[in-house]
Amino acid sequence: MISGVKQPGSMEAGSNRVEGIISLASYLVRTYQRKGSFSRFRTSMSRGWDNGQIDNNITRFGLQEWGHANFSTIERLVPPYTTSATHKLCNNFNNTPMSVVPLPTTRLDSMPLHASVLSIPVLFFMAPVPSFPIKVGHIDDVQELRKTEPTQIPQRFVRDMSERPKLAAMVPSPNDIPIIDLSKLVGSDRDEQGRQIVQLKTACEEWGFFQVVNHGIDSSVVENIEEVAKDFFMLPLEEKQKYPMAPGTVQGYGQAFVFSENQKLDWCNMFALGVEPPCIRNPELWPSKPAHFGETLEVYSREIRQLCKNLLRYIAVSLGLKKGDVFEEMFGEAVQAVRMNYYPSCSRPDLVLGLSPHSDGSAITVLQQGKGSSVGLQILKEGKWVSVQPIPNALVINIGDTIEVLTNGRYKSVEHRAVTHKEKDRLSIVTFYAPSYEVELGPMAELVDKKNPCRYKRYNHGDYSKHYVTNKLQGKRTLEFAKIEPETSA
Ligand SMILES: O=C(O)CCC(=O)C(=O)O
Ligand SMILES: [Fe+2]
Repeated sequence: MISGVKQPGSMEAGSNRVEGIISLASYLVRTYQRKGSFSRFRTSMSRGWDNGQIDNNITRFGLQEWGHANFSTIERLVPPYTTSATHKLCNNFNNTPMSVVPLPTTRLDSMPLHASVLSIPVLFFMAPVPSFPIKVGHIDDVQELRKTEPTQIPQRFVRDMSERPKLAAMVPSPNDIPIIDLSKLVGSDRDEQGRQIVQLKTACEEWGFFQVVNHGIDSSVVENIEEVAKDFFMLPLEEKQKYPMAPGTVQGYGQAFVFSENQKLDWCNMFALGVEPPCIRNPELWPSKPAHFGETLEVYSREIRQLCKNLLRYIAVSLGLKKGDVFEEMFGEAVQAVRMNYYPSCSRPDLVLGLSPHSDGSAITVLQQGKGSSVGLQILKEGKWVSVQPIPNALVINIGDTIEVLTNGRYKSVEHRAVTHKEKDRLSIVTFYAPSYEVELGPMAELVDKKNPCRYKRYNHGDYSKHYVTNKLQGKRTLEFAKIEPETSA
């Protein structure tokens, strides 16, 4: 027991857990205030959206700290919520990375209260339910809608003329996006390595997208994730709806980035999960069916994480940066999230979009196109939409907004979208790899000089992530947040 610090209220069975949680919070505030870390805590709180968010932060803070001691227990415990106040609070928590668990007083005594493990999880990929009311209207499940074979596409899916895809552009163009052979980058032939680095540099500068082949990830890993993803999407709707993506949040099953009743919808069903670090996970959204989904995603994510680390190292080399691990060091405990996109076939692919145009908020993104899927990914190059032809066993990599900022715009995130196909369904499995939400970012000093003046401000990556997930997908507009002189006409 820490002397001079008032201990939280009793958390014994039958007591009001909200009170317990709140007194836990004040206990933590006082404790960390005493330890001189309060300013960081307060910074995190001020980023909150409202008091509910602050409560979330406080409680997650408590859970996070406790979680260091016994994370698995936290995952398993599900509290019986009784009072209406508790219920209200828990509605917020249901969309946070962890279940709320009662923290018995005795546990508090054994919590590791070391300033060194202080990290305040402001988890915006897992954005909790926003405080402002979001009315999204009825959102059709696209697979179910397709089953009804509608003679007309519902208006909410029909795009304005300017946004409609031109089907001719779906034929892959001869100057398709670059291909990087990773085995040559990691190989011992220095000349070949040098050539691949140059190709990587060109790919990043001119395309912002490339495909990697011979990436070293076992084909069974790639096949298995595809199988469980497909199996998940093939489950009955009621089963998938056990893992709902609440309006304004980005984890679970449904449609992300919908903020109003008149917003056009994507012809897509999504299933998204936070993967790393563990504190961004919401275990309630990890499905029990299909069997092995969780293990398969863990194995896949480990491999993809390593691939991201390797790629970032080569990207650093291609930029002429002295330290290959500069990004890894800068990113801290990197955030990794996965989104599975299922695009059912559509009788009028000329009217709808599978996924609205956007750039990714990540540092880099790894996109796996399902075997036998139709062509669907398109990137905006010199004002034209260019289709990305799926290559068997290749992974598509793209530069995200974070790398654009860090490189002061040398490597740009590129606007992309997905289109649908008249007869074929399409699956994509997308991993977003990004810095810790705690990290402050801005253009790297090495990439700023007289010829290349600083174009982006410094900001907290958690704030950027919050901005990203609380706005609809709208091309590259989200990145205006980071620009020193926002292009208001964009
Ligand atoms: O499905 C695709 O090809 C695009 C997916 C994508 O861009 C995303 O999920 O961010
Ligand atoms: Fe994307």
